[in-house]
Parts: sequence; C-alpha cells; structure tokens
Amino acid sequence: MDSPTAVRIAVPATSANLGPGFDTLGLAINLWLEVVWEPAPQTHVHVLGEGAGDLPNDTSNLIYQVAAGVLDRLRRQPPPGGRLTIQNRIPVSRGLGSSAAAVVAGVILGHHWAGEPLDAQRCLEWAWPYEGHMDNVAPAIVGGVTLVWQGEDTQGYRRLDAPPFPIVLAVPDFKVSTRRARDILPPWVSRSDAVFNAQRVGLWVYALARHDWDVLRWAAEDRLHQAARSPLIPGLKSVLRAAQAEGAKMATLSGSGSTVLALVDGEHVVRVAEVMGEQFRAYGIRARILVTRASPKGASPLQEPPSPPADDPPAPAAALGPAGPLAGRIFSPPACISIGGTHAGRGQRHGGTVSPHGPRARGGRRPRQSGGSLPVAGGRPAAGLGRGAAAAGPRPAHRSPAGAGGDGGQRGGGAGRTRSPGGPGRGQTPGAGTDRVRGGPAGAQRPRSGGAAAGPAHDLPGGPRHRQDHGGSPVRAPVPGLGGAAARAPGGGGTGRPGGGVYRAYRPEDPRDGETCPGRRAVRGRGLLPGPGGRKGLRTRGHRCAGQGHGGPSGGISGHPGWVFGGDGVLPRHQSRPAFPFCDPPHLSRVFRPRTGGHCRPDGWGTPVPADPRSRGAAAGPPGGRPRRVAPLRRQRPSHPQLGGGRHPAAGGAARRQRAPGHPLPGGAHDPDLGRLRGEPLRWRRRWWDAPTRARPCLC
Ligand SMILES: Nc1ncnc2c1ncn2[C@@H]1O[C@H](COP(=O)(O)OP(=O)(O)O)[C@@H](O)[C@H]1O
Ligand SMILES: N[C@@H](CCOP(=O)(O)O)C(=O)O
Repeated sequence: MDSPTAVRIAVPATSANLGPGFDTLGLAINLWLEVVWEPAPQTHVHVLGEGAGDLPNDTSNLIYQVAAGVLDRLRRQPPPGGRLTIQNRIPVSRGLGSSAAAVVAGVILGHHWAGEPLDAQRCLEWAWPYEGHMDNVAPAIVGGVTLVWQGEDTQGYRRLDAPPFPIVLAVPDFKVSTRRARDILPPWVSRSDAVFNAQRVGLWVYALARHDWDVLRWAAEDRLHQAARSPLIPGLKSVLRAAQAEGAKMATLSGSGSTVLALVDGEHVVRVAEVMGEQFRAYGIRARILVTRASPKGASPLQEPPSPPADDPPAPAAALGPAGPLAGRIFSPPACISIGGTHAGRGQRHGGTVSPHGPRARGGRRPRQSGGSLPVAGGRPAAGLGRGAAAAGPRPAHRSPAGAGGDGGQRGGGAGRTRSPGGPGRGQTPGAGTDRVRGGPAGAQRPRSGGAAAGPAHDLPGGPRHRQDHGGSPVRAPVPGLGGAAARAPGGGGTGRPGGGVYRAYRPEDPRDGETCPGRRAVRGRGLLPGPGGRKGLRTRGHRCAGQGHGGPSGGISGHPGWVFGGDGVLPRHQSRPAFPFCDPPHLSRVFRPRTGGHCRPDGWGTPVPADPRSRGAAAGPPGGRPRRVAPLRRQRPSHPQLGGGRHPAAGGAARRQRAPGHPLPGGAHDPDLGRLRGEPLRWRRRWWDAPTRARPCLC
C-alpha cells in the first residue's frame, strides 16, 4: 500500500428525532468536527475544542479506533505513523451527534488510509453499525434532514431539504449519555402513543415536503421519549414551552439530550434564545446558546455519485443550497418523499438502502435497494470494499426486536472496540454511564466567548437583503432575519425581534435611507429577566433614536461589535447584541431591553411616548432621559414543576401581563390536550397558554 497522503475530513453535528421521529428523523447542523491527518514518523492524536481534555489523545480515540477497524476489515495495515488533529466543535454527549460524527470521520479516514473509494451510501453502511443510530449517521453523511428505516432485511434512508430557519441550541452544561437516555425509556408504548407519534412524523415529512412550516408546532410533539427523558434534563419542559411561547416554530430535545433545539423564525431568534437560557438557569443549569442553521452538506470528502440521467428533472435552485459535494444530489422535496423509491435514478441520490450486514463483500449480494443501484465511486466495483474476509464488515451484534430500539450494541471487530449495551461507554470513558455534571451554581457567569465551541458564525448563509416590509420602503434586513452576514462579520446587519416588536439590526455604517417603519405594533415594555441566581433585571436604557443614535458604536455591553437593535420606534442606542452564535445566557441577560411604548414616525423611527400607566414594566421616559426601572418579566422558581411541583416559573402574573403582542401562541393555545400530553396540571395550562396578549397599534 502506498503511504497515504494528508487528508482533511469534516463532519457536521446532527440532531436526531426532531421530536416524534425517534430513531427515524435527523437533521445536519452547521457545527463541525474537523479532522486532519498528516503522515508523520510517529502516531500522535491531538483533540482540540469540545472534549479536549476528556477525549483521549491517543490511539484509543474513537476516530482512530474506527479508522483502524475499517483497515482491519479491509485487511490492510495502518500507516506507520501520522499526526491526527481533531478540531471538535460539537459538544460531546449533548445530543448533537458527536459520536456519530466521530464514527463517520473514522470511516472516511480508514478508507483514505486504505486508498479505497467511499461514497455516501457506502459510508453509511460502514458507519451505522458502529454508531447504532442511523438517524444520526445519515444526516451526518448527506446533510439536510434524513429519515431512516430499519427492518429485518433492509435499512435505508431518504434525504429532504432542511427547514430554512435559524436553529437555536441551548446546550446545558451537563452531559447525558445516549445509552443511559435509552435505558430510561419504557420498553412498551401504548397504542395511542404510537398512533400519536406516527401522525406527527407524517406531519413532519409533509412539512418538509411542502415547506409548510406552520404545522411544525404540532409535528414536533412526541410521546415516545421526551417525557421519559425529562428527569435527566431538569427544566426540559419549561424550556420547550417557553421557546414555543416566544415564537419558535418548534422546539424539541435534541437527540437524547441534553441539548434543546428550536427552529425559529428569524425575528424571534433573540427572544427565543434568551428564554431558553433563562429557563435552564431557573433550574440552576447553565446553558450555552448557539444559534446556527441546518447544514445542507454532509461529511466530506466523499466521492460524488454519478451525474443524474438526462430525464431527471433538474433540482430547483432554491433546493440546492450552497454548492457542495452534495448539492447536485438534492431534489425537489416531492421527489424526495417517494420513499418507495420506484425511480431508480432518484432513489440513488436521495437516499439509499443499507445492508443489514454491513458493507457488501466481494461477490456478495447487493443490498436490496428501493432506489436503484449503489453508486460505485470512481467506477470501481463496490466489491472492492469487502475484499476477502472483509465480508465480515461491521455487523450489528444486537438488534432490538422492536426494530427502533436497538441501541448501538455493535461489535466492532478487529482493532475496533467492542461496544455493547452493557459494555463500556463510547470512547475513552469506560463505564462512564451518564456523565451528568451540573453546570455549577445558578448564576455563575460563563466566559463571554464560546471558546472552542464557538461555532461557525462565518458559515451562516444569507446576509442583508432588502425587503418590503408592511408595504413600506425597502428595509435592510436579512431574511429570514438572523443575518448571516451579520454573524459572519462584526457589524453585519440582521433583524431580531426580541419581545415581540419588530426589531432591526444595522451595520453601524449603513445609511438608513429609504427605510420605513417595519412594524404596526408597539411592544409593551419588558424588563430584563431576573439574572442568574434570581438577580433582578437590569434597567432598560432606551435612547430615542429619531435620526440619531442608531448607528452609534455598539458592542459596549456585549463586547461584540456590530449589532445594534432597534424596534418599534425606539432604538436603544447602546443596545447591542452579541454576534451570533456564541451568546450565552448571562451574555444575553445583560443586553438591554428596548424601551417600548413608542410609536413610529413616518421615517421609521420612534418618538418615545409616555408609558402606558397600565403597562407595568413599560419603561418609557423622557427622550434621552433615564428610563424607569422595569419589573422583571417573571419570577423564577428553581423547581422542576414535573418533578417537585410548584408553579411554572413563567405562568401567570407578570408573564401574562407582559406577554409580547404579535407572538403566535403555540399550538397548545388551541389544543386543550397539549398541556395534558405534557403532564401538566390544568392550572398551568390555562395560565400559560391562555395568557392574553395586548397589542398597541403603531401610529405611523
Ligand atoms: N471528536 C471525538 N473524538 C473521539 N471520540 C468522540 C468524539 N466525539 C464524541 N466521541 C465519543 O462519543 C461519546 C459521546 O457519545 P454519545 O453519548 O452518544 O453523545 P452524543 O449525543 O454527543 O453523540 C464520547 O464519550 C466519546 O467517547
Ligand atoms: N435516536 C437516538 C438518537 C441519539 O442521538 P445522540 O445525539 O444523543 O447520540 C435516541 O434518541 O436515543
């Protein structure tokens, strides 16, 4: 074997389940594991970023182990030495598919060492027995959203375009091991719960196929795993509820936890991010908030599948996403959901069918495919992979009779590790079990920077665009609002809508010519939420912004330059937002809330007006004057309602009075069952979901 050349491998994080799609649905996220391997006389393994210090810096590292296992099955020798640098941005054991990413990276590395071709289909065949969860592995390899299925003699996946919304991740400061989170699940489910989830998964696929995102609030409901896992994740239900109440399209436990994921319309991003952090904090848990997007791309480098046959319809440009190795493989959603896969060409590109026995051996039977033959990378026969005794590819050692429940108990042969449900935990921490570490005392301040976990702010697509807003002049704002360019570069533009008003962000240097009032509503004032440890909210510090102030230097509060938010006629001059995605809750809680109660002038900027005296917390004052201190939005009670009783922290009282207008109530508002499904006492449901909203018309 020629000595292998250097290689750089990238694999995205993934969020499995997406609510009801337990072991079925998965989403690739724009947070990446990067692995660089270079030839060297000695073997070195070096982990940077997430997990540095915990993950092993030697050949027991999962990535190295999987790569060596691949070589072993291919009957090849590992290279004599090499430097393996692992730059990990995926939080470990937080339900973001870090282990799936590591396994996929290992499979790619092993094939690179062996000089064997590898495409997405084959990578999946090799990786899923190591990982055990195809719902993580498939999106890690092909990007977007995948749905997978497994049965006695077939496993497969199909790929769909991911929702276009920003993703807010609340990543608690404690781990939940996937194995523990599976062990806690009840072995049986009732028929009504099974039907409930089947209906919602169907709705999810419908939403993805038709881009009907309004149904997500129902599609993301679940009765199979989240409630059972909530004891492992204190505050889970509150975080989910609060995110939806603040306008998230959907919110769900990511994978087996501990992360909570929300898909959020751009204008609600900031507020949703805030409340998710706050709710965790109310339970004494620190949580990092990352704002990112789905990744249309999966792992690289993988070989391209053959170009589509001439009669295949071209993919609509919008569905293609950024150019990348998989761009040509994405087809219009209706084609993607042909799960039966009668079209050979399409099936091959949307998904694949995986042999239950791992990679096919030379001369062996091709895995049954509903979607056409496997692409053979580089024109080489696929059998090359299963050379000789490689017929014994990675093979599931354990398969749950229930199909969906088998938890990764795979025997990695050769140099690979053995992983079984009862065996040591993944990676280097045998017997780690649930490695749950509380995030320190409530209120402890995190460093402002996301550190190594700081995700790919630069990767966020999009950027400022002009759009017509309420029939006015073009408004400079990114669509859907997060503002990729803003996140990319300090000073970028974007919109946010903290608190229900229409907020805009501007590059400080941007002229505001031609802009008009973006909103028709003013927002009732909100104070800052109680800070960590029950600290009272900070004062608002609104400054009138009519023709001034909006472009002033920002970053004074957050340390992140460039984001200046204004809204509904009152633009707090010093209100700045950290550049996403690395704002953590303390960070957010320090951001000054806008003063509200103003109305919009024709030029789009506000003249503060006296606060509505009925509005507790409205902080209007004389223009430029010192605003009144506002009442905290709600009192936090650090008790887990579902576990220890007590009121929902956000229920009733100030929360009801200060609820921002314009927020679509979550699906539960019209679903009397929702609270019951979540096991809440009736009094919360009524108080929380039926909270009245008040809107004041914009006078412009
Ligand atoms: N970059 C990495 N390098 C090596 N091992 C890793 C890496 N990322 C994750 N792992 C392994 O995966 C384990 C976490 O897997 P799991 O509990 O399934 O959590 P997750 O939800 O993050 O996939 C870690 O304990 C470690 O053994
Ligand atoms: N379907 C699995 C997904 C586990 O994902 P992870 O990211 O937590 O490893 C499950 O819910 O157990």
